[in-house]
Amino acid sequence: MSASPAPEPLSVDLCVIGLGPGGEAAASGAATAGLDVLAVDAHLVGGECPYYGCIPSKMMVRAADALGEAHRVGTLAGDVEVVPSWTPVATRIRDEATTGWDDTIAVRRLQDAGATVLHGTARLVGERAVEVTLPDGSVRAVTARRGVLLNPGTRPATPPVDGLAGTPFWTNRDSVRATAVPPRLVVLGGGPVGVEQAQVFARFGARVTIVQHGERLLPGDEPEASRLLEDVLVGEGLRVLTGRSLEHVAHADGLFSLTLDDGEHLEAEQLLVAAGRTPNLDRVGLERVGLDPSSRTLEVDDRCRVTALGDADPWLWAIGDVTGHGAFTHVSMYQSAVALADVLSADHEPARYHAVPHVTFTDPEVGGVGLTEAAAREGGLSVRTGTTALESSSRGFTHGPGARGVLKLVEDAERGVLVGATAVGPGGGEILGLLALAVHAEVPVATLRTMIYAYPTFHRAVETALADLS
Ligand SMILES: Cc1cc2nc3c(=O)[nH]c(=O)nc-3n(C[C@H](O)[C@H](O)[C@H](O)COP(=O)(O)OP(=O)(O)OC[C@H]3O[C@@H](n4cnc5c(N)ncnc54)[C@H](O)[C@@H]3O)c2cc1C
Ligand SMILES: NC(=O)c1ccc[n+]([C@@H]2O[C@H](COP(=O)([O-])OP(=O)(O)OC[C@H]3O[C@@H](n4cnc5c(N)ncnc54)[C@H](O)[C@@H]3O)[C@@H](O)[C@H]2O)c1
Repeated sequence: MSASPAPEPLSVDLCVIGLGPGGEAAASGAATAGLDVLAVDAHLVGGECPYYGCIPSKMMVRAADALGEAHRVGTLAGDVEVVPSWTPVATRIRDEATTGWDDTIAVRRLQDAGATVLHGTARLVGERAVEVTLPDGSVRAVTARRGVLLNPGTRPATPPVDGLAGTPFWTNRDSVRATAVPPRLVVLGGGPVGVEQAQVFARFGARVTIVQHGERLLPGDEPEASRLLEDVLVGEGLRVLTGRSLEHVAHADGLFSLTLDDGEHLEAEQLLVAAGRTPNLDRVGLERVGLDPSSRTLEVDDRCRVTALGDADPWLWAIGDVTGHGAFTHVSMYQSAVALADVLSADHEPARYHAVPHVTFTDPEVGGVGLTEAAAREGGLSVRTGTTALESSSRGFTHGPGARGVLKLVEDAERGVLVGATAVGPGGGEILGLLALAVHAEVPVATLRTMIYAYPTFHRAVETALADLS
């Protein structure tokens, strides 16, 4: 029997490898601008955020917040009976967020913009040369005349814990598909994924233990934020074990048996591994263009060109989590616009990362922007900080239960501008907007002090924190 002929090689202007939020937007923008675009994703067009990340997890958080507020009714407004049910959460995620983890609509949207879309695994095989392995195993050769935009994102990391591999543990890709709440859940990792998911499942009735091998939860945030969050979670009945690591895992008869480094033994029906991410840089053929496929990040310049390839004849751009400028959808989208402008040789402000905001959507929300105090000091700045507790503001007083929070400002005293800020509290991510503007635009602290802050809002506490700068 003769082998079927190899598929026709494709020749396009731009090939986008990986269609996370930024890759999808860049492919769409380039096609709309008239470029011949090939957009390739190995899984779902849109990437982690809409199917396994931000959107489904925030639907879970929204539901858990509703439960949290319902429990505060007793103190504030009478009696209410709260009987949590996971069914509306699972249904909303399946039907409204992910359409059953189906990207047909996203594919069509990209095609309508004029792009050719392929589901397949793409890798570089040379300068401006790509190969796409299609689901049927056939390989499509692609020439990209203008170049290639990489947006391959990350996958959940599996830490090298004895016995873990091969057990039916969850990652975020499983927990967002959960159809029931496990009676007991151990969460490995106290980063943003771990703490958001831990609080959600606890509020839905799971007995949750977080095992974090670092000294505190959310180690990328200010210690004040970590302490407050841990305190709130413990107050809600979660166990938070910091400075501890998981040594051994076994699974039998639907039960995980976990042994920690100090010999403590835990049992749980489910284990969620939220111990960081592995960049998908090992699978895109970096070695074929002289780059290191084992690197954790791909360094890019302020136009998102891959730095190591030089500036003479740019043909390779990278955006998103793999660039190491913050693993957030808003960074992926921001870089998408920067890279697209460069691909189209259009004017654009160069990328700057001095005011990247982030919000962890626990209750209270933990928002941060720019530098932490420690990072500012390490950077040699002469630092002044100001803090205030949200519950001691007028709004916090009237709010009552659920008002705990802290604002922390980090000032570069020499320049008299904020270089970082943290907002923990109800709507912490919204309060952060004002502070992100101040850090981004380098608004003088003297100007911030002349502002009128509406009474009695939570953001009015910024005035108190400014007064505390010392
Ligand atoms: C549980 C969770 C909650 C989150 N919540 C938030 C949040 O609230 N706010 C926020 O800003 N961020 C959040 N994030 C982070 C956010 O999801 C990512 O920063 C965002 O998806 C941007 O990632 P990316 O653009 O690098 O690519 P990804 O979204 O990771 O997409 C990369 C795509 O590339 C494809 N791909 C990889 N290799 C290849 C290849 N060789 N060939 C073809 N295709 C390939 C993958 O299939 C994937 O579709 C969350 C993440 C998780 C896990
Ligand atoms: N709201 C948001 O914006 C949001 C929400 C979720 C995720 N994200 C993004 O996704 C990225 C990934 O989040 P993540 O929480 O999975 O990763 P992470 O790297 O931020 O946190 C993982 C945590 O797990 C701990 N850890 C690692 N190995 C461990 C082990 N063996 N035992 C115990 N603890 C261990 C680490 O100390 C770390 O604090 C984040 O960097 C963030 O940018 C954002």
